[in-house]
Amino acid sequence: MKVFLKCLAKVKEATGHGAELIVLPECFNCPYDENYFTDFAEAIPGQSSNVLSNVAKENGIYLVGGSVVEKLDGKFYNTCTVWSPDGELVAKYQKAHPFDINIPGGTSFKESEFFSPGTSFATFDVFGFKIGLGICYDLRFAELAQVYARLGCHVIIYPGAFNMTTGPLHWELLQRIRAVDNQVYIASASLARDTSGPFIAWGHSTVVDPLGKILGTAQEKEDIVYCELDLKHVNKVRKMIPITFQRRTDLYDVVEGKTFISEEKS
Ligand SMILES: NC(=O)CC(=O)C(=O)O
Repeated sequence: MKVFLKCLAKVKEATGHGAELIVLPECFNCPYDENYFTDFAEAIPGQSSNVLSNVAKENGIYLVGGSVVEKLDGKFYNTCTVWSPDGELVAKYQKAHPFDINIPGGTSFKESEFFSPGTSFATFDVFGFKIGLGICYDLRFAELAQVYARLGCHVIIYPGAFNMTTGPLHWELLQRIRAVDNQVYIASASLARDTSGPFIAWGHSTVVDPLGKILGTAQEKEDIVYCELDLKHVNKVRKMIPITFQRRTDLYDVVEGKTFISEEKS
């Protein structure tokens, strides 16, 4: 509840500065550790959903509610919900790729021992933008972002919590690659670093534009990153560097199990 109240105070603060869409981090209301997931698991709608819905309504904002541990039909999911200024649920996304890594001497985690993977994409429309959702480790999968771009997204939002081994190497790099490859804005919100907690997050919530330029970034501490997104800028970048329209699907088309590469004629 303490964490919840802190987040809600930050939402109020951001709203006071004119924010119209606010993103919370992955597992914002539960320690990111397998020993806590069962106790914090809940249904959607449920306790956290009710609070998120009310907060979105009270502040008159779109709220991307980071992620919560969802219990559904006896399974657990790492789930992001999005709430409208009317307090309505406008999108729900279950993390598709469980965070399973084992770096000797570094970070090891096996989300798949607890969470089931989600099986669908989730988008929502707001202020003329189409927005796609991923969660943290999903950022590593180029195809997920490509699918969102093909679906017409201008922005992909990733609530996250990279770790102290991979964070410094990959967190910013992956966001810039996904932005440039897909000519979309990428926005991530990370847990702040708490060195006394069971999972030490890298932090550094970030927003990147479709050219790969970093528009705003936090450090490791609690903070709010403010950015203004411009739909015209997305279209301008796609015109200036027309890769979105130049894909050679006659030459290559990457579909699982059916990767096609045209043969060179001699
Ligand atoms: N925490 C995650 O889901 C991902 C992460 O830390 C990584 O990919 O590295």
